[in-house]
Amino acid sequence: MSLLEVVDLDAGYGDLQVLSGVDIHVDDGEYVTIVGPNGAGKSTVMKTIVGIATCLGGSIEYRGTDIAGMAPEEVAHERIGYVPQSDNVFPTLTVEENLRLGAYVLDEVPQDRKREVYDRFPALADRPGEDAGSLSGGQQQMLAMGCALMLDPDVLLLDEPSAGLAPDLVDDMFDRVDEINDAGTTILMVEQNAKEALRRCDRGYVLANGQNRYEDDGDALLDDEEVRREFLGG
Ligand SMILES: Nc1ncnc2c1ncn2[C@@H]1O[C@H](COP(=O)(O)OP(=O)(O)OP(=O)(O)O)[C@@H](O)[C@H]1O
Repeated sequence: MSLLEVVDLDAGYGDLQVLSGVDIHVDDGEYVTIVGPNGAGKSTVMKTIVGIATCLGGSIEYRGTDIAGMAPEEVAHERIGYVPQSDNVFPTLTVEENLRLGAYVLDEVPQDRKREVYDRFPALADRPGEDAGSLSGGQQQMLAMGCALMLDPDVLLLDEPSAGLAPDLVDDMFDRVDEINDAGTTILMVEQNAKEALRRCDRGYVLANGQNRYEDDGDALLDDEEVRREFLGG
């Protein structure tokens, strides 16, 4: 059984249907990426899993339990971590306050988790009292990941973690994702930086027009001539 299994998913926003019959599965420990053109519905897949977009049909099973339609805080209770593409930190709150809010569904802030986040991201440990808004783009992205890691998630959903980062920081961000996966956290990531994401992941999906187009190992998708021509710029 997969850790996360999305089957025949129809979803959207209110009455607007964006996804039609999407199938995605993620096994325990895997690193899976979703690529595709702008507006394909990649972010909507993530938002539906975490209860922000509307599930209109199909199922989303996590460890065998149907979580489709659950409220975001219930999904967080299931230890599914989510890092949105933008506005993913509270800019006027400090680094420390942001991390505490990352654990908002827990009764207490887990101090050992906080130490692990600071160990993983020393740039955050150096400035716990600084406002998140004063951090660089790369540091804000680390903080957003740190907030999601405060729940000790089994799976981390990352929506375009390289978006808006200076080119020299993009590799570092991908290295961080590799490290988090190597430490045992399952990853489902949406990325515009499709070639690099497919190079790094175990398996990938190409979505277009709200539907599955291709699914294979990351390297196989990179080598597929049709995928390259249609979606990876040749
Ligand atoms: N909150 C919303 N309300 C209504 N429509 C939305 C909303 N968010 C996204 N959409 C629409 O849903 C469609 C899919 O958007 P989505 O963000 O999932 O695509 P994407 O593949 O992640 O694209 P991008 O790479 O540009 O982020 C688009 O037509 C978009 O305009």
